[in-house]
Amino acid sequence: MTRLRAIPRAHLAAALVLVALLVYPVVNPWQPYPQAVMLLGFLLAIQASSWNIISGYAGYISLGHSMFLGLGSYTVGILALQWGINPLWIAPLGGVTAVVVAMLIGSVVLRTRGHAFVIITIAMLLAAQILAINSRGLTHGSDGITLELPFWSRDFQNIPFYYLFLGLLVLTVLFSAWLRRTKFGTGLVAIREDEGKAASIGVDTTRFKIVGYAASAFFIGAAGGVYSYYLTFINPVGSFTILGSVTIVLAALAGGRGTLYGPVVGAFLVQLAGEAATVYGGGTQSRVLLFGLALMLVVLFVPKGILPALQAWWLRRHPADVEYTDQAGALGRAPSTAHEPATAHVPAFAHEPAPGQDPAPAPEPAPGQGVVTVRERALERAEAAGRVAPGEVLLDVRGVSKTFGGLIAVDGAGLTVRKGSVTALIGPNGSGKTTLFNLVTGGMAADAGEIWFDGERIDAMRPWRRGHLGLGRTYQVTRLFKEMTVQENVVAPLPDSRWRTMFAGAVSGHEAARARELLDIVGLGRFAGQRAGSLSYGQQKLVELAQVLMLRPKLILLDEPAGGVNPSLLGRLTEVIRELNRGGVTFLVVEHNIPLVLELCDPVVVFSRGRPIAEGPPATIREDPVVLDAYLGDDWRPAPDDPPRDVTTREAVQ
Ligand SMILES: Nc1ncnc2c1ncn2[C@@H]1O[C@H](COP(=O)(O)OP(=O)(O)OP(=O)(O)O)[C@@H](O)[C@H]1O
Repeated sequence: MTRLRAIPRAHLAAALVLVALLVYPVVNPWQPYPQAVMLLGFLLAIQASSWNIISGYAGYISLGHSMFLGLGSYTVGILALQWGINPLWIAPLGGVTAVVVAMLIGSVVLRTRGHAFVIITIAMLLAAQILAINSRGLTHGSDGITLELPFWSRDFQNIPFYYLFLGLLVLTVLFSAWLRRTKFGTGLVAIREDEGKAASIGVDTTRFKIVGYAASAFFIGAAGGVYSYYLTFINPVGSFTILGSVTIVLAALAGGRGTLYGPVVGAFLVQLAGEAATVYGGGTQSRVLLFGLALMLVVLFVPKGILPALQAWWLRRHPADVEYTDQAGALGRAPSTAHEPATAHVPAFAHEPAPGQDPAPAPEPAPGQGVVTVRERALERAEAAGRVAPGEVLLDVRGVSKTFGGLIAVDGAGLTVRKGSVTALIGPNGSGKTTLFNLVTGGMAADAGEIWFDGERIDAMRPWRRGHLGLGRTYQVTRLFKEMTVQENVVAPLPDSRWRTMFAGAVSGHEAARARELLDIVGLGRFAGQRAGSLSYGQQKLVELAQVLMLRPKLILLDEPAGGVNPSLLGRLTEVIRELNRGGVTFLVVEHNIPLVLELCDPVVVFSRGRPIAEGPPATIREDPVVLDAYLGDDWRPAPDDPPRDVTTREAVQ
């Protein structure tokens, strides 16, 4: 019973429906018409569920997916005629053809993004039709191909097809569910949500899209093979119809694009509505009208689809408790309304309050002992820095430039980051720091110069290859995949390009366990099951740090980690950075919070007008007249007759 309770309600409902569908022809064996309606519903569900892989998960809308049904039908029909065998025995070959064609088309088309893909999929469907009409030797042109009749009795003719399509549908849904639970599945969703970000966390977006497109074609092609035998006739116009593709899209959109069962539910609704329109509305014309109207209503009133709308309605009435793991790894229950993690708080700075506590007044300094000032801390760190032997160069940026139109954002800049350091990159707004980050991680291509990382030249590498080498980054404005859960966000990065890693489990298994560990490190384990978009901005910054750690990075580029983060979360963030640095991770930090920079970083590089103007330990930099003029300003200029500024670190980070 406990095991039964652990199974999600949707899976239980699906299992019950499956049992009913399996029993239906047994109790109603002599009703060919409803059986035909049902089996065509299964066929549409196979197509919608497959389409969902590339268009629902990965967000690349295909308007020509019925092409794979036609390809499967023709492959199996032609081969069955030539080899003189029953089409059913070779139906999987329809799937193989669909996969091969999808990979060939995909490897060209999927290098584009967005609308171009949509248009090309329609063009491909029409091209396939023209090809079928004109390849008379193979396809018999517009006359079509006639196949032998089924070898079983006409009395129960539909029943074998009913079970064949139902079996294929079950396989399609199981395949789709498995795919979504792998890192490949999270990678596809990452591409849908933010393709540039996905590439920066090691997702080889080109390969993912091509494999996703091929995966979305196989079961449609195989079903096409069975369909050719069901119809016993294949012709170009019927096999490559745009209405078929539109029906697939409508079914998936109506049920819920990107969900597991939505496309299946949508397919049955569309199939039944279409059948009703044909019977009561006078034929195909009314079907087209109905589909057009339904598409409009879906887009207007349930843009996410019927199942997600029902789920949202249910959740509003039955808010669920969430599982959490605290920093010590203890499991517990927490109400879903809780917003602050109840993890052991590690204060990063003296006098910092724990979450939920009122800020305690700073303790009075002991007689003869002043409040620790930023200056003193900076000097302490500068002294300490002198004692630490500099590591070898990990990142070497040589004479790199980037212009946007007439604007020179990065101007022949050079920069080195040594292994084991927490290097700061500071400078005025618009001085080119983020652009330099983009050039290093591959979000943008440099106009000139070279970038070397850990002994390899990387400036011509794709972003995911740089990620696989151990180069990770976070963003000035967080770029989490907001529709994914927190755990999925952390599990999504790929540290290498092996197929084994790509198809590792994202929900269970060692990758998922590692993601949980990383979430615990940043103190957000209890939020693992929540939608990332529901977290606070500071929490999202911490999740983004955990996400980048999944890459097992050697160097992390942090773009304004303190921006918009409250002091208690900032304390945790800096503590995590220090801890990771002690564990061997190197950091390059862009930050405007100067006290934090002086606390955390050494050396400090100062950028102005797209190039470095000073570099050195924090104590030197903060007194460098060039830096004071270009960036820090008079507030930081030491005046001989001024008393020292009593800025405590806590004040500073606020
Ligand atoms: N994609 C882009 N297209 C056009 N101009 C850009 C683009 N990205 C950056 N710039 C320009 O390049 C210059 C450097 O911008 P960048 O964001 O690198 O500065 P920054 O030092 O990171 O600034 P901040 O500290 O405010 O984040 C700015 O003038 C900016 O407007």
